[in-house]
Amino acid sequence: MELWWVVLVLGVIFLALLARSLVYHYLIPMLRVPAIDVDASDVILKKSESPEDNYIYIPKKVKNSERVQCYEPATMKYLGFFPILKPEEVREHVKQAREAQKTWADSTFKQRRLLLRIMLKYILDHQELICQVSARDSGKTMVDAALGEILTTCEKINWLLKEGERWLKPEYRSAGTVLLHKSNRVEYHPLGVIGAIVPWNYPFHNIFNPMLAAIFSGNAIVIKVSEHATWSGCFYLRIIHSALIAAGASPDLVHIVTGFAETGEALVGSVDKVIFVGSTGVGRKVMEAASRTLTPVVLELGGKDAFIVCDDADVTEVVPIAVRGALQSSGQNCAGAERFYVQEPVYEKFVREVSSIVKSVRMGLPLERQSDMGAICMSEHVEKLQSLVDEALEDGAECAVCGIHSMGKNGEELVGQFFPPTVLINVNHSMRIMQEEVFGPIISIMKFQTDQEAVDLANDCNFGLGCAVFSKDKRRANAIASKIYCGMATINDFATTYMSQALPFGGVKHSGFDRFAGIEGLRGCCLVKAVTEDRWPFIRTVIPKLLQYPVADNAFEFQGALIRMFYGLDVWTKINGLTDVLKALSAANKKTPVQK
Ligand SMILES: NC(=O)c1ccc[n+]([C@@H]2O[C@H](COP(=O)([O-])OP(=O)(O)OC[C@H]3O[C@@H](n4cnc5c(N)ncnc54)[C@H](O)[C@@H]3O)[C@@H](O)[C@H]2O)c1
Repeated sequence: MELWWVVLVLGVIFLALLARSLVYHYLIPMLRVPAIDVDASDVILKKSESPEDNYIYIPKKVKNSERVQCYEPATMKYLGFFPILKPEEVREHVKQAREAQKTWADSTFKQRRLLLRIMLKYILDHQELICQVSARDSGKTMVDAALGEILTTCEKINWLLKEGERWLKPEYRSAGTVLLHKSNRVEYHPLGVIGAIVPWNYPFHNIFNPMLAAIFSGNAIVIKVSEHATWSGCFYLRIIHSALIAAGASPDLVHIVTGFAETGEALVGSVDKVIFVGSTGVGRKVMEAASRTLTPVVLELGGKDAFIVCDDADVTEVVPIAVRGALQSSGQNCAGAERFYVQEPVYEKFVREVSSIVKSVRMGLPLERQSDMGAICMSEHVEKLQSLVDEALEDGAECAVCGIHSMGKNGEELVGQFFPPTVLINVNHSMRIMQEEVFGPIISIMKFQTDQEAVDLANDCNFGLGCAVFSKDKRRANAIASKIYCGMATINDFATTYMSQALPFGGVKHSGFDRFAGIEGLRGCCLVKAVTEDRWPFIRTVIPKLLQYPVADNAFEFQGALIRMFYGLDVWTKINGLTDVLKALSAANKKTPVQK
């Protein structure tokens, strides 16, 4: 047969297998997925509403309030009031979740996948609604929401559908030297009820992210949403509940609790594990509270990622990534690019090109398609951003781009909490702006000379979440990244480790510890149990007579010989050990007293 014939036949077989796999694994399951109906009548923006109809809400100091007050940071429009749950109410939610989890623990992976597909289908069909709700509550633009809420969540669901079961199945491990007759495995059982305390910056993804991992691994979850994203969180819970019911599961598997610090603290003491995502200061308090009940805790805290551009990098290609990394969601990202270190030969070009893009950024209302950047979620944060910039300028920094507070793209005054995208140069590490988490649309750029200097600057920071290194020489970029003390590194890209949902997410130093995404995060929701059993039916552990009680006089010598036999570094030591084992056994046999 001619070679091309063989290639053709193999090609057809390959395509047929691929088509079969696609039909069985994707098409049929997707077709069978029921659609859910979620009441969104009260969150949809009415077409007839004009800005003049909007009730302009000026938030008071909400901490002393009786209720959680929600408003749109971009328009200050009132969104709703939600209860501040008391500790006993939080415990009641946990109790209900615990009850529902008892049945869910025995659910099959098929049922769990069905649940995920129902959610995925809803998300795909309602992207605009989900983004609108997030944009109104947090101030981010629709595109920022599509990237940070939808894309990341779909990727997580997809990864769990494809690989989730594989990583939760028992994993077999080697038996070691002495216990060759044993079969060893690690089992991953659900922990029970996971408690997640989450921030406001991605109202949809911050709920779905821990919820998906917890539920897929057989747990229930109680989520304390941020007081700044309660309105959206309570709507997203409706999606989850409808999906749970459609998948034949109890809606009690997922609860949302609303309130402030006291509500969050009550959750810490009543669940089996806490996933805390938030600021370093609050993370400390959560760890303190968790220590009282010895509740395990994952801390995913703030960041101040270094973005390093070497002299051989293609600056024109890097700049759009740099600006997106800094301005996505108005810079309110834990893994946001905050410290830019650019090598001297390309520094001027980098500053020029970054400034040119930043000047073109249109700050405006989140729901308007022409807005590139939205609002700042927390009112007091706008003041903090301004003070960081003012202080840096006083200390010698220069403004390459500085906008005016709350000024829209056409020069109109914006009512809401806006901060203009800013580029600062001549900054240094004595300035607060290069040390504290900024969490805003500020690009601070510093020059460096050598690779070692870039590493030293990147490491001269209390945070250690992620970093990015750009160089045409991959080996050089990897060498720099490997010396930076942080949890995640991207080479010639920014923060894309998060888009690979198989990878763990988390940091070191003041960025926290442990991991909440990827295989590590999924298994982190589990009780990790080591199990060992006999490998073959007729071979089992027998305690040699001379080690049985009362032990023989030469029991210690026997034990020593046994250890030499197993672990001797050369063959003679092993043979010597074996000989001594046999001698000890025969001596013990001779001495065995006759039992009466
Ligand atoms: N590393 C990550 O994965 C990640 C992701 C997103 C945001 N963040 C960080 O989150 C911060 C911004 O979010 P934020 O302002 O909502 O953070 P925050 O720490 O103020 O609040 C986070 C959550 O903790 C709750 N809380 C407050 N006090 C508490 C207490 N004493 N006990 C228990 N819970 C309490 C809040 O109500 C909220 O739900 C930034 O520092 C950002 O870097 C980290």
